[in-house]
Amino acid sequence: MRPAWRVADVRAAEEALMARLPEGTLMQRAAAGLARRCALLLEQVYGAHVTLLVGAGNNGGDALYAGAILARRGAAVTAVLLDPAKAHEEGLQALRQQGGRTADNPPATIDLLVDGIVGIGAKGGLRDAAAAALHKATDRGRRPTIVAVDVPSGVDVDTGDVPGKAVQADVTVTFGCLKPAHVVGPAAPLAGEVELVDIGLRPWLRADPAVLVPDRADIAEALPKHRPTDEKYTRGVVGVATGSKTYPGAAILSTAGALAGPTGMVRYAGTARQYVLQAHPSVIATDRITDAGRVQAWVIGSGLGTDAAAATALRTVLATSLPVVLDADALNLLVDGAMADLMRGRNAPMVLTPHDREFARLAGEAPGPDRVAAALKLAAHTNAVVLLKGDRTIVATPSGTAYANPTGSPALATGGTGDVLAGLLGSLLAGGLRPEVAAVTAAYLHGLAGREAARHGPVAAPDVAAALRPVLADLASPDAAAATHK
Ligand SMILES: NC(=O)C1=CN([C@@H]2O[C@H](COP(=O)(O)OP(=O)(O)OC[C@H]3O[C@@H](n4cnc5c(N)ncnc54)[C@H](OP(=O)(O)O)[C@@H]3O)[C@@H](O)[C@H]2O)[C@@H](O)CC1
Ligand SMILES: [K+]
Repeated sequence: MRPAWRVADVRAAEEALMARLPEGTLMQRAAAGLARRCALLLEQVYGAHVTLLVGAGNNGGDALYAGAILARRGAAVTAVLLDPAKAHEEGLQALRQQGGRTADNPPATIDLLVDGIVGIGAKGGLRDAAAAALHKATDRGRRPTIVAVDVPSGVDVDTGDVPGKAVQADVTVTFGCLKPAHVVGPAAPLAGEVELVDIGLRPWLRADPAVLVPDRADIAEALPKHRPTDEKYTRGVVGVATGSKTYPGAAILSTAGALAGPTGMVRYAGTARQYVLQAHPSVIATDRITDAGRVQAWVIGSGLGTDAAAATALRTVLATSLPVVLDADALNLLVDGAMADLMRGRNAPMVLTPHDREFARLAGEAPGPDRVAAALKLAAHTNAVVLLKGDRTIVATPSGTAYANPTGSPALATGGTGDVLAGLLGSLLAGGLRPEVAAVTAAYLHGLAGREAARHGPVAAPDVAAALRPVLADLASPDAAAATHK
């Protein structure tokens, strides 16, 4: 898992570390890492045209020192000072000593643009002067490669919100640790590829990060391993109570998601029984949950409707002592609080899988700009794991741990993909995974399947279900557990 820390924690760690080092050491380490990455992006440093957008703080200082290193290697470096009176003095001196110059406006030729406008000291979106300089530097025939220093300027570092104008970077070079803006919310895609430069901060950071990001090896390790002695029951059985005569598609899709998971058997219970059997002959299907037979986890919700029969089905599932995935209409049925007692009385795990509108109905307010905090609050309130869907899906536990999924794909923004996710998640729960591990794993695999499906053209939900198989097979291969990120 890759951890990310908030600004206050970074500041505290920085203070503790700086007290033991000569002044300026951390900035030198940061600038060296930044210059190294810039040089790699340029291929040839000598003669390259580099422009620095330099703000009022140390973020601009990093850019100036990195600019000095590049200038020493023969690059033509121009610094555009957005607030000349406050620009980092020693950094500016270093740049000038190596032949770098300052200018009021970005020059005509830019190969590489370094965004040193603002870092962890940011408040609000980009200010007008910064936005104007950025526009002049990028709105041209050949857009330069953009490297953000620490974070793309204009993002809210702690929440990943993008409150106004912001930089869209190709690469972000960050220092010491990841911050939430690199991994959650609309800020995450603005960072481009993120490189973490070690400046020695890690031992000084508090033990509990703000958010954790799973990588490929974590997911490969979490997946249940099949043994030669396994048969269909020992691998777990998942029960699916979704869909209806009106919405049979939801039943078919969630069952497809469940079938792609690690369990040996899928039982379906509901009024879309005939449709499910036509689509998936291997499923054992009944009309009612009480007739379904033994399962190790239930998935309930999508396409179920919110009528009396749906409410009865939900009550029946909640009354079991089994792990449950509550999706779509199951979440809508919880809104009026009529099942609050049943929810409170449960000891077995629950995972809620809302999108933003379902979240707003359930929590009484939209997730808002701080999606991690919002998901954690709902998780604590419901005593359930919350999987808040989005480009970077958040998984939050009642005990206060949050995860951000790195594999999101725009391909998943299409009807029915959530049904596939719920089915897969149910299968992972039935396979014995802890609820937050099941949720993190399901979101990760689902994202990869979305990407895999998108390689073959426009994506519909059945394509995502079909793509889960190669994705899982790939992850289950022996070298996957040894692989690092993505
Ligand atoms: N921590 C570490 O371990 C290390 C940190 N390091 C580096 O230091 C950076 C933090 O530096 P920092 O504290 O000086 O703040 P920083 O981000 O430069 O910005 C503050 C200035 O920006 C301005 N400003 C604010 N909002 C704005 C907006 N929306 N749009 C435009 N401008 C805005 C605001 O101006 P003011 O309001 O004062 O006029 C304020 O003066 C960090 O990100 C990393 O790069 C590394 O060198 C080494 C290790
Ligand atoms: K920046």
